[in-house]
Amino acid sequence: MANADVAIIMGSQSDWPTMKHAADTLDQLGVTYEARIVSAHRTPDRMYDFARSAKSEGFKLIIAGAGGAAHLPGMVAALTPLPVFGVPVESKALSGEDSLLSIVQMPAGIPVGTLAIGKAGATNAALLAAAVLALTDPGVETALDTFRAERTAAVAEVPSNEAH
Ligand SMILES: Nc1c(C(=O)O)ncn1[C@@H]1O[C@H](COP(=O)(O)O)[C@@H](O)[C@H]1O
Repeated sequence: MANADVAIIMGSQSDWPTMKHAADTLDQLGVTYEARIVSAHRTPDRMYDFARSAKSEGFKLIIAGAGGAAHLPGMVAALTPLPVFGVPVESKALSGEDSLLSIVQMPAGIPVGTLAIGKAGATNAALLAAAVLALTDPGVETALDTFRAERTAAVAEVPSNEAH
């Protein structure tokens, strides 16, 4: 049984610098998560076992990051009823456009909520996951409200001499 609401999975250890932004954001919001390396290509049996048991383990949402031929989010979505948010990790050869296109164009019936490439996508995947959890968890709702208010307050105003 998982002691976490969110599973953060990724195709490789090399995805962690990106996916860490999802983990850090969930930390800030007090949302519990577990991070695991799972690859549709390199560890297909582990991917199958993870996806099939994710719901019964107690996870409520999955954030899946992968780069290049990023089949992991879609394959996991095909095997679990849980919501899956896909994060395209920036690839060296094609700057993550390959990752994005591998994740975003799912056939109707098997959705993956696809985020932006890289850090922004990982951060927003965590915020979306928290927003879903906040529907039934007042603690997360409050944390999310505070997070958003702090972000708003942190936006610097345009200096008056540069305003047009
Ligand atoms: N796209 C996938 C999958 C998958 O989709 O199952 N498994 C690994 N990978 C990706 O391969 C890239 C390079 O991995 P390495 O750095 O380990 O060579 C990573 O971005 C990973 O997500």
